[in-house]
Amino acid sequence: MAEILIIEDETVIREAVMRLLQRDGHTVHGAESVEEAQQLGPLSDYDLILADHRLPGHNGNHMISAAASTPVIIMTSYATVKSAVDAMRQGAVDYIAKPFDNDELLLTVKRALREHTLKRQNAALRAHLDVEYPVTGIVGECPAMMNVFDRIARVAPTDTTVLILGESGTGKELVARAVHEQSERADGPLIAVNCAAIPDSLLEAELFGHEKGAFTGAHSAREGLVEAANGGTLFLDEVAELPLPAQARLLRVLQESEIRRVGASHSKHIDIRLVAATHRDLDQLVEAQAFRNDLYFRINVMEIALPPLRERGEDIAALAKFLLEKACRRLNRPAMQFTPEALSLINQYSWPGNVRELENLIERAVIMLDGGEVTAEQLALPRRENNGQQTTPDLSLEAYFCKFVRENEGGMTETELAKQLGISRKALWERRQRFGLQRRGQAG
Ligand SMILES: Nc1ncnc2c1ncn2[C@@H]1O[C@H](COP(=O)(O)OP(=O)(O)OP(=O)(O)O)[C@@H](O)[C@H]1O
Repeated sequence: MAEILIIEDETVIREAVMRLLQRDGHTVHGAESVEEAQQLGPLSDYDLILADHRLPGHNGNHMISAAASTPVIIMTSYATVKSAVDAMRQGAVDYIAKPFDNDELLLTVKRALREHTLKRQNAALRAHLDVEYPVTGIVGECPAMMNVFDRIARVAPTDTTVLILGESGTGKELVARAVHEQSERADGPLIAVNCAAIPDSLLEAELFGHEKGAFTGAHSAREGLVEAANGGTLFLDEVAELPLPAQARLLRVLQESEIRRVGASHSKHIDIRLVAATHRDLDQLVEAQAFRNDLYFRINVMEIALPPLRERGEDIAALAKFLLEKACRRLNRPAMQFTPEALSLINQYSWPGNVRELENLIERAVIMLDGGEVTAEQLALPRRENNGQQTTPDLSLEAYFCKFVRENEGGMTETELAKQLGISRKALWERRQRFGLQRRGQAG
């Protein structure tokens, strides 16, 4: 049972309480004053301290701060209940008014001990989670992810520009958030912009803002997204999609810490940290003169490369379980688990849409089920034959993607297509560009 300290200067009461708690199975120590209690040994050795409010020398409230994480219950006479309430404000876990009956005292002690145990368990659990996943919300233990965590921890507290590389759906936005949250700018804004999602004609005005009358339809001046990130972090996702004029403007912002809205004659000082991401090979784009060399050197100061999901080994199963639990919680479903066969299939599949594809697939399964087990059939993933090859599709990923899009685009919107493929709408758009696969039919 528990180790309890009683501080009470009235011997009759102290001994009665000690006997009562001993009979309840606890190990009990007694002291007449705060000073004597402190001489007995470290206060952290006790699970609970009961201190009389009125004591010779320091009063019982003194124990609240001295005891640090050990809970303290204040004992007080009816006449001083108000001061006991004050004690609770200072951090006492409870108070008990004298004269108390035995049951009441035992109940109060029991409740305080139970809450203390729960608190300790929670702290231990949190510490355990922190150890397992050094960056909150990002699951991963494979060497490549450990390297990612290490880089986040090193670069986040500096003001260095970060370039995050990785296929679509690998968690680039999560990493950008982690960099922001672990930086000194954490209290400032994090503005995330998907450069591929804004039409070229609007991009400059959206990013850099505009003055009234800067172009047709600019009826009033407007702040841009870059300015909105002042004092915080600007996350430019798919930075390779920035048209050249916008690249030139961005370079000026980075070089001079100044921003000039479209149509403005003066600049304004701005303080942002840039985190950029792309799945493209920027070296190649620079060579093809589609990306400015000088901007590339500005943003490629510290690189964080996210591995594709298929290369993360045991993380795949850990992520699947994590995402299943998350989906059940979010969709308010009872807890579910994968059958061993389903897990083995998850491990073997190539995950072209990476973590996002896995997340979507799991969400679909959770919506369709009412608890219990998620089987291989419910996941509907292509299986491998004994030689390790996937039976369907018997195609390269690119060919599979093109075939799927061509066969289904007539009857689906872009959002539906992307969902079926387990990739984002943006990723679908980007792959259409890459594979020269412009949309043919319109969905009904
Ligand atoms: N390691 C991870 N642990 C937990 N969740 C993850 C992890 N990686 C990705 N996710 C989840 O997967 C989804 C996709 O991640 P995110 O949007 O960060 O990817 P992305 O690389 O930015 O994709 P895109 O390039 O298509 O924008 C998100 O819901 C994210 O929370």
